[in-house]
This record gives sequence, C-alpha cells and structure tokens, in this order.
Amino acid sequence: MARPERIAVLGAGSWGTTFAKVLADAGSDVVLWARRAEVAEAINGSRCNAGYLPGVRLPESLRATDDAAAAVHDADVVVLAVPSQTLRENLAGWQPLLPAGATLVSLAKGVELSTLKRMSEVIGEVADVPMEQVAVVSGPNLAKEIAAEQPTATVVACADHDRAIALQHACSTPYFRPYTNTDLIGIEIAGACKNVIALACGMAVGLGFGHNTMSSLITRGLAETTRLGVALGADPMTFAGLAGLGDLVATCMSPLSRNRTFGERLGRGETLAQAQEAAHGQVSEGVKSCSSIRQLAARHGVEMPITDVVHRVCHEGLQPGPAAAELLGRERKPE
Ligand SMILES: NC(=O)C1=CN([C@@H]2O[C@H](COP(=O)(O)OP(=O)(O)OC[C@H]3O[C@@H](n4cnc5c(N)ncnc54)[C@H](O)[C@@H]3O)[C@@H](O)[C@H]2O)C=CC1
Ligand SMILES: O=C(CO)COP(=O)(O)O
Repeated sequence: MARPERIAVLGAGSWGTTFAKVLADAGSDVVLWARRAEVAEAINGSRCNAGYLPGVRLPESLRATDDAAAAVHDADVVVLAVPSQTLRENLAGWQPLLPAGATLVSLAKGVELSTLKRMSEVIGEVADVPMEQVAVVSGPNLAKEIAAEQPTATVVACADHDRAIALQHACSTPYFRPYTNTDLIGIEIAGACKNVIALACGMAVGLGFGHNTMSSLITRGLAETTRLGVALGADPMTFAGLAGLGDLVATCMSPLSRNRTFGERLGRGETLAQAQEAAHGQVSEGVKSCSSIRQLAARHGVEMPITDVVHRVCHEGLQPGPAAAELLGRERKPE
C-alpha cells in the first residue's frame, strides 16, 4: 500500500494537535479538525494551539478547520483523536463523511463504559468497516514532549500489515520513530490499563511514597494488565514492548501525565470533583476506564487488584491510604 496522500486528524486536543504536527513534519498533507472555530482560526493564523500546547509553533503546512466534512474530504487516512468515551458519538456523526477504504486510526486509550469494547472495536462497528481498515497508534507518547520534538518511539498497530507500513511511513520523523505491530488487542489493553495504574502511582506520590512503591505498582500493574490481555487473546510479548511497559513507565513516572497528576490530587486528599476541576477539561481516561476494565476483568475471571482499588477510590469513596493498606494486606502468594 502506498504512502497516504491526505490525512485528516479529528480532534485538536493535546495529542491530536501533536500527532498532526508529527504527520506534517513527516511531509504528509494534513488537515486538523477542531470542535471550536476559534481554535482552528488560531492554528491557521498564529500557528499555535495555546489552550493545549502553549509555546509550540505548529508547521506552516498544517491546516485546521472546524468543518469535519472539509477535513475528511478525499482523506485516505482519518485519525480519531477524541476521548474514548466520546468516540462512538463523535464517529457516528462523521460516519457518512468517511471516504470509502480510508484507514481509520485510533489515538484514544480507553475501554468504552457501556459496552466494554476497545476503541478499534467501536470504530469497526460504528464506521461499519472491516477490522483490517482500523489501526491504532500507542506508546510512551506524552504529547508535550513530542511537540517539543524530543526523541520518542511508538507503535502503529493494524491487522493489515501493509496499512501499518503505510502509516508508519506517514508519521516517521527525525524525532518520532514508529514500529509496526499486528496485535491490536494487546496494544489497546496496555494503553487503557496503564492510565489506571498511573492513577494508582499518582495516589502513591500524593501519599508521600517513593520509588519502591512506584516500581511495585508498575510491576504488579503490568502483571495484571498482561493477565487481562492474554485472557482476551493478546500476545504476552506486546506487554514488554513500547505500548506496554514503555507507556506504563512514561505515564506512571511523568508529572506531565494527566492521569498521574489526577491520582496525585486524590492522594493528597482532594475529591474527584476537585481533581476534575483542576484538569481544566483535559481528559484523564483512567478515571472512567478503571470501571470498564474492572468489569471486563470480572467477565473473564481475571484478578486486577490495583484496578479494583482505583475504581473504588474514584467511584465508591475508598480513601487512598486504606486502599494502599488493602493491597499490601492481600493474601500472600508466589510472584
Ligand atoms: N495527551 C497525550 O499525551 C496523549 C493522549 N492520548 C490519548 O488520546 C486521546 C485524546 O487525548 P488528548 O488529545 O490528550 O485529550 P484532550 O483532552 O487534550 O483533547 C480532547 C479533544 O477532543 C475534543 N472532543 C471532541 N468531542 C469531545 C467531547 N464530547 N468531550 C470532550 N472532548 C471532545 C476536544 O475538543 C479536544 O480537542 C485520549 O484517549 C488520550 O488517552 C494518547 C497518547 C498521548
Ligand atoms: O498516553 C499518554 C502517554 O503515552 C498520556 O498520558 P495522560 O493521558 O495520563 O497524560
């Protein structure tokens, strides 16, 4: 499959805008759709999306619009960069506009609450396309670092290897190195679960705990994520890769992560509403996905103790201190 000619990125938040910059820097012809006309105008006028990426100058070749039909017109790749829980509704509106045969790419990291579906499953269903047409980009990809052109690797996953190669080509730059993969289940489960583990790590930071606690959460978090992924049919090796361990470490360790920051606020004693207010409208996917992932795990008989306590802290009034004590007090077992 040839390198894509025209790419539309739908969603001009932190990651959508950054990924559009990557594609434009890689020489692709990119149009970025923003919900708000003033955001599109600012990108076209001042080359800046100040609300999400202050201080970042966007490439001259990147065009923005608030007209989704104009954005996707003639696109051979359509990148979906809206929060997981809004993807179904947004995509249903865009579905009649999608060019036949276009590769649909998910940037979102979450599991849908109402259906427990992965984002690629939601896309296949709503857009009514074969799964070979759906791709996922996921990895240790904190938007602000990539927007600053710091060296980063990622994974482009698609069941159709040729499409993955074409997309890999379209987003390769001197600072962004994509690898291909065909394990969508593993890549997406890893991406959704790491947000929940990052919430737990944030809580640990908020409680004043150090690196031993973080490493213990990261390692046991990886174990429970892998258990769920394997139960769903993923390749266990995926969890040792960029979209698995790579993203887990980046998100759990970085103060730039919205999920970790959210967890830190809860760990310091703030309420869910206070932490949400402090996020200024930016999405912390783990707050909702902890519930859908917990349900998915229960459906498949998989134990996910960290995810379980994160859900109960976020939604059932459990306090972070007792949650930590509960994890430590679990039945003793071999590693
Ligand atoms: N920011 C990052 O560093 C990374 C984010 N991601 C994932 O990408 C997805 C999008 O994240 P961001 O761009 O960071 O989010 P964001 O919160 O910065 O932006 C979300 C974008 O979606 C738009 N949107 C459309 N419909 C919406 C609705 N109904 N409700 C709320 N927003 C709506 C917003 O206007 C905004 O442009 C998430 O699933 C996130 O986990 C993945 C890798 C890196
Ligand atoms: O997915 C991310 C990094 O890979 C971004 O994480 P946050 O959504 O927690 O900021």
